[in-house]
Amino acid sequence: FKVWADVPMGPPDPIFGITEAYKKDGDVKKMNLGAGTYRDDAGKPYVLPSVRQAETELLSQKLDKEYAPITGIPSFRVQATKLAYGDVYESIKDRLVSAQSISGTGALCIAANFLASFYPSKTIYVSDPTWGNHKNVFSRAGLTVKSYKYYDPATRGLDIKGMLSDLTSAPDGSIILLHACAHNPTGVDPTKAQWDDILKTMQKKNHFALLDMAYQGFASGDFARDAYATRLFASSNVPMLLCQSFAKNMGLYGERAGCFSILANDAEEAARIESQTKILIRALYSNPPVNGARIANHILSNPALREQWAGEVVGMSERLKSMRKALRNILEKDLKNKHSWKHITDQIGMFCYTGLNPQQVDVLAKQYHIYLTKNGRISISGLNTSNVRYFAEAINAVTS
Ligand SMILES: Cc1[nH+]cc(COP(=O)(O)O)c(CN[C@@H](CCC(=O)O)C(=O)O)c1O
Repeated sequence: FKVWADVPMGPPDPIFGITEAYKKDGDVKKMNLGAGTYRDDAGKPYVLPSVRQAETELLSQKLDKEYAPITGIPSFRVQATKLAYGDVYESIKDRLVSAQSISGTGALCIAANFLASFYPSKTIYVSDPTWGNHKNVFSRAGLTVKSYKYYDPATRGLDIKGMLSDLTSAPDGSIILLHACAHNPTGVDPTKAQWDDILKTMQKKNHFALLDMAYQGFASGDFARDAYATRLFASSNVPMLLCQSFAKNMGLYGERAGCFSILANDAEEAARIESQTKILIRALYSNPPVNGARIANHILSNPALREQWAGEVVGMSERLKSMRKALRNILEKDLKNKHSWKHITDQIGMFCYTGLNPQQVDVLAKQYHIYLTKNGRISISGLNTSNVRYFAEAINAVTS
């Protein structure tokens, strides 16, 4: 039959496609600096001991396999939103609608579809650059995706003036995507003072804040520090919603545990919003998987296990910071590379926006078997004490 004759071949995913190319490479020195997934110093995936402990304890409870509610496991939603909103939670909980989501992407998908159905503007402004999948999720839900200035190639830092001017020139009441912490792909985060300025512009323009917080705790090691923007916006009564992921800070990548939450003006409005969120989720996938959310809830609601988890998150964050320092030191002190690499340690979280251009990225892949995305982003977690020098030497070779 001819029914699929016109289906075109799509391009490989810009991020997951890198891992596919890496896996095909047989060279022993190969390095995967593509996907933002944590690796330990041996370059291996890291299942947090607190997660293993939670799994063991959950197994002994012999839980059933019944459907979760459409909006997910209630205690997970409470624990996840308490982690995000912290000391603001008590003052907003009666008008906060939350739904367990299929990780961060699933929360973004609920957000995009809810906004496309109910929010007056159908245009979302995302940072330039932003995570490769944001545009896919938002445009597939029917939103028009535009961008605001964010990254300044000259300083390899934040173009705050450009960002505020673009937010100001966007039509009033536009949807603005904001990375709450650990910006992807640049690793460049606003300072607290800059967040205060961003908030003022958002209030002046009556913009809607879509906060994507996929790395809480993972960026600085401090959950409150990384949730500064989330808690600032939630306590300033700016119309907002939040997308959370436990993929990175709990290592629950494949368990798909996340949370969508949106602020209403009062409990009555929250009830209406929740009813529409349930109708939307029911049509998307009916109800979420229970395993990942059970693990996350178990950790968050057991003080000793939560404490252990917090320590493990600091450990991951510290290892990435030490790799940033090592890479910069080797480039500047050992190899005396003529460029400045200060941005490697100024940037924060999973990624570093190196400034390497697509041609240099190509040479790294073809000649050095080092894989990173075309935009020069590296996942710092792909670096470890045994390969960081090799990577620095390769950067030195292509930038000298
Ligand atoms: C900003 C951001 N938001 C949402 C997500 C979604 O994560 P999840 O909870 O798994 O749905 C990711 C993961 N992005 C890294 C992981 C691989 C991916 O692209 O997905 C990445 O950019 O490498 C983000 O970086």
